[in-house]
Amino acid sequence: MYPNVQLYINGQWRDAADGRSIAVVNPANGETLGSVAHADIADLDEALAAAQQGFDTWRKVSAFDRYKVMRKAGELMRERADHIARLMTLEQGKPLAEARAETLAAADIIDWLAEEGRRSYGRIVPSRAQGIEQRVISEPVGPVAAFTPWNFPINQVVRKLSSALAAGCSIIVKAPEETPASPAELIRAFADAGVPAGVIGLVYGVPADISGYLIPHPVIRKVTFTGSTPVGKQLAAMAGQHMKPATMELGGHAPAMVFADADVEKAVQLLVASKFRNAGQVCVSPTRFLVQREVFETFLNRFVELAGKVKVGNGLEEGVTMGPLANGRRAPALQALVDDARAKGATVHLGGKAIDGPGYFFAPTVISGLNTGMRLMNEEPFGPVALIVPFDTLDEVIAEANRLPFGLASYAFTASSKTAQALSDRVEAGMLSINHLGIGLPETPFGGIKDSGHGSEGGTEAIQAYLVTKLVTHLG
Ligand SMILES: NC(=O)C1=CN([C@@H]2O[C@H](COP(=O)(O)OP(=O)(O)OC[C@H]3O[C@@H](n4cnc5c(N)ncnc54)[C@H](OP(=O)(O)O)[C@@H]3O)[C@@H](O)[C@H]2O)C=CC1
Ligand SMILES: O=C(O)CCCCC(=O)O
Repeated sequence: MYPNVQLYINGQWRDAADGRSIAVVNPANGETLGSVAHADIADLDEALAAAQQGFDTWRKVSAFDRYKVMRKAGELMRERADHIARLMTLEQGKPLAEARAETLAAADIIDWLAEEGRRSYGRIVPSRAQGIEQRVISEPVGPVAAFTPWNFPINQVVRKLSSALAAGCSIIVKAPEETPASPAELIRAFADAGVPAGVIGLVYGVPADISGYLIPHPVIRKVTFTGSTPVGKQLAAMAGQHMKPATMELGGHAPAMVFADADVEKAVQLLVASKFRNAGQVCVSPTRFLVQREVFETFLNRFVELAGKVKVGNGLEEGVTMGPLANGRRAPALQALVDDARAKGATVHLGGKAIDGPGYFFAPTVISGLNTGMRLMNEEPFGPVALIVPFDTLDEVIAEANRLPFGLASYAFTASSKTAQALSDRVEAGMLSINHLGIGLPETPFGGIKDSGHGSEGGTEAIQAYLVTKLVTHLG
């Protein structure tokens, strides 16, 4: 059932001009599933010309008509969710329930941004003299180049795509070669819903070649990227060199602070589920579990117990709660991080190694006895690895939460409103969720600060990133 995934350029699904393709592998067994078309410069040139034309068309479509087309795309995603989720699990590995949830969440994101597009108002500024009208207008920035990763093949595209379309922009998406079929189905939903030719382009190929060609190109007026901090810095620098605005959604190393006055059982249940979702390959995954010393042993023992119950296997199988890693790069990278910690004195309570057999499986891993000299405490593991660290005071835990250059998600569990207030004042992060896991809704901002990037992919801020401001001052 897995397709040979094609490019989508100027309203046509087609192979690459030179016929090249890349194999797509099932991470649960290492077998080849199919292929994805590999775009070259000729394909990119066609996509760019179409994006310029698409922009000229789409910006003239009223916000109300754009909304209607987008809502239809959302409905198609809901209707096709079972099929799309299966493709996602095959190519990415996550359990079917997670793939389905991601597909349905995409429909909600499309709906919300479609509606928000109808509310991107300008304003009138009172003038200093009679007869002058000062209008502030929001206009679409222009054709967008979007680069998205393999961990959430649809979610990472839909936030960018929906914001751009709602604002009136056209967009070329460079989706992940490792997980190409499910994002292609997202694009198909928009195409089938009636988005005109050229407004959306979809390409795959060599990421550095495509970003190196699209970002400097004069047609492209805005860049958006989700991925690692090192690559994000390169692309942001390139965008800056060409004076193009950029949204960067980069890595994290989220602290999850559990205070002694919290409901520890609730905290541990939520945090275990969150840690092992998508095998930890989530930029907002809780990673440093900072636990107040009075409840440290209780938290650690229960965490190990619940993590031991995570059922690892092929995401298509009933009852599996954690699939393989999405590609062959992560397991050796994780192993090196765990081995470094072990060699420096950390205790591995659970897992700590890849699981034998075909596929890219890594065991749910829980580690304590850590210190800040260990790589794991500084580098984003991006895998199913939980680091459990004790603390004594509020000042100490805030210092640890803020120690790293990352500032994406953060979590806290406490019954004290004074503690909650101190955290909301002092934690350096783009998002802080207290006593529940509340990050990632369409209507709330989603993004980081410091080395985790800039800009937001949720809430009204998401559309603002695709608009430019024009002042028209008119003496009538
Ligand atoms: N914030 C997030 O959600 C994500 C963060 N990461 C972080 O990156 C680490 C390594 O991931 P990995 O995929 O191995 O490595 P990379 O850092 O090389 O790639 C990360 C993503 O960026 C894309 N990419 C890489 N180079 C370029 C480029 N020059 N121009 C445009 N896009 C580019 C990749 O595309 P492609 O997939 O097409 O190869 C991939 O999707 C992870 O461990 C994690 O820390 C990774 C993915 C998502
Ligand atoms: O970029 C990421 O890794 C996080 C995407 C979050 C999606 C979600 O929480 O559903």
